[in-house]
Amino acid sequence: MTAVWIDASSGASGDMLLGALVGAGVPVEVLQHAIDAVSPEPVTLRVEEVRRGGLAATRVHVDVPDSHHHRTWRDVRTMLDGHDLALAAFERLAVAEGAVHGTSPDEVHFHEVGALDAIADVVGVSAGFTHLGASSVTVSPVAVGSGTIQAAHGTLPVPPPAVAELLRGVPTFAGPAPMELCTPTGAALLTTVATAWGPQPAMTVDTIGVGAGGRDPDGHANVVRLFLGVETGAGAGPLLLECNVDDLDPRVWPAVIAALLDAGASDAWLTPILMKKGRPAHTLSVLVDAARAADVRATVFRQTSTIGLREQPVAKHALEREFTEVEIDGQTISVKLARHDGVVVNAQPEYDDVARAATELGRPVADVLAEAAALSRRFL
Ligand SMILES: O=C([S-])c1cc(C(=O)S)c[n+]([C@@H]2O[C@H](COP(=O)(O)O)[C@@H](O)[C@H]2O)c1
Ligand code: NI
Repeated sequence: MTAVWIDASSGASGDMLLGALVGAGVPVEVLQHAIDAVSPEPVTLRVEEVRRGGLAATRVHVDVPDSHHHRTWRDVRTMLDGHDLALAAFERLAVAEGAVHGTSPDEVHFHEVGALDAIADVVGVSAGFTHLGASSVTVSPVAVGSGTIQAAHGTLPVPPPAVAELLRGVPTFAGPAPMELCTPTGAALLTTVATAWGPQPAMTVDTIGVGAGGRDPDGHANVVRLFLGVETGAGAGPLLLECNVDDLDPRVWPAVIAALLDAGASDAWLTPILMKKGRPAHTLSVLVDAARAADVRATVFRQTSTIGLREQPVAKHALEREFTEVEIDGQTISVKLARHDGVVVNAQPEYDDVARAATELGRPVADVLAEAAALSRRFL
C-alpha cells in the first residue's frame, strides 16, 4: 500500500507542494490537466531544477495572466465543482478565514489565496495526491516561521491568522527562520491530505520529492520533502473490523456507511444475518488501514448501537495502478489501469469524468460510459 510522509520541517506552500509532487515522479501533465479543467484563464506550470540551501530541489512556477480578480468562497466553490479534494482544501480556507475575521464562510472574500496562482496550487496539488492514491499520508510537525509579513490585510504576525487557525490541533513549531514558512494554502493542503501527523512512519522509501520555495534564504533549505514508499511497520496493513447489530433503525445504515468512508475506511458493507433466538440482524464489516483505524473505530461506536467491535489483520493484495486518458468529442476522460506482473489486466474509465463529459456533450451517461470503456480496451 502506497505510503507518503511529508517533511514540513521548513514549512509548506502550494507551489512547494507542487514541486515535491513533480520531484516524486508525478507527471506535471497530470497537474496541468487538472488546472486546465477548472481555470477560467490560461495558467501554465513551468518546472525548474534549482538548489535551496545547497539541496537539489524542484521548483514549479505557476505562470498566470495579470488579473487582480478577488474571489469569494462562492466563486471558488463554483469553479471547483466536482473537484472534491481541492474543494475540501478551499473549504478549510474559507472556514478559517471566516473564523479569524468573524464572518460566515459564505461571506468570505479571499485576497491572495483567491488569485489564480493559489487556486492552481490547490487544484494541482489535489490532482497530484489523487494520482498517487496513497493509503496513508503522514505529515511531520509543521514549521510556521516567525516575525511579520505584509499582505493584502496589512501587516500580519507570523504564523498569519489563517495559518494559525488552519493548523489548530496539529503539531507545529516556529522553525528555522524569522519568516513565513507555512502559507494558508500550504496549511489547507496539508490538513486536507493528512491521514496522520508525526515523524516518518516505518516505511520503505522508494522516491523522495524535494519541492522548492521561491526564496533561498541563508541558513536553511526552503523546501518541503515528500517521501513515497510502502509502510512496513508492525500492524501497518489493513484491518477488518466487524460487529453484529440487531437494534439499529435500518434507515440509518446508509449514513453509517458514508460516515465510515469519510472517516477513512477503504470499504464498508452490511451482511444480513440471523442471530440467536432467530433474530434478524446485520454484520457491519469495515476494511481500514491501521493508520486510520482509530478514527473509524470511533465512528462505529458513535454512529451505531454496538458496544463491541472485533478486528483482525487481513492480507490485501492490490494491483499496481496508474492513470491514462481517452478522448470523446473533445472531452478528456481519465482511465485507471491496473497491472498484474507488469501486464495491464484492467482498464476502467473514471465515472466522474464520464458523467461530466456526458453533461457537456448532452449524451446519456450510459452511452458515454460504453464508448469510454470500448476506447479503454486498447490499453489491455
Ligand atoms: O488571501 C487571504 S484571504 C489571506 C489571508 C491571510 C490571513 O492570515 S487572514 C494571509 N494571507 C497571506 O497572503 C499570502 C499568500 O498566501 P498563499 O496561501 O496564497 O500563498 C501569504 O503571505 C498569506 O499569509 C492571505
Ligand atoms: Ni484573512
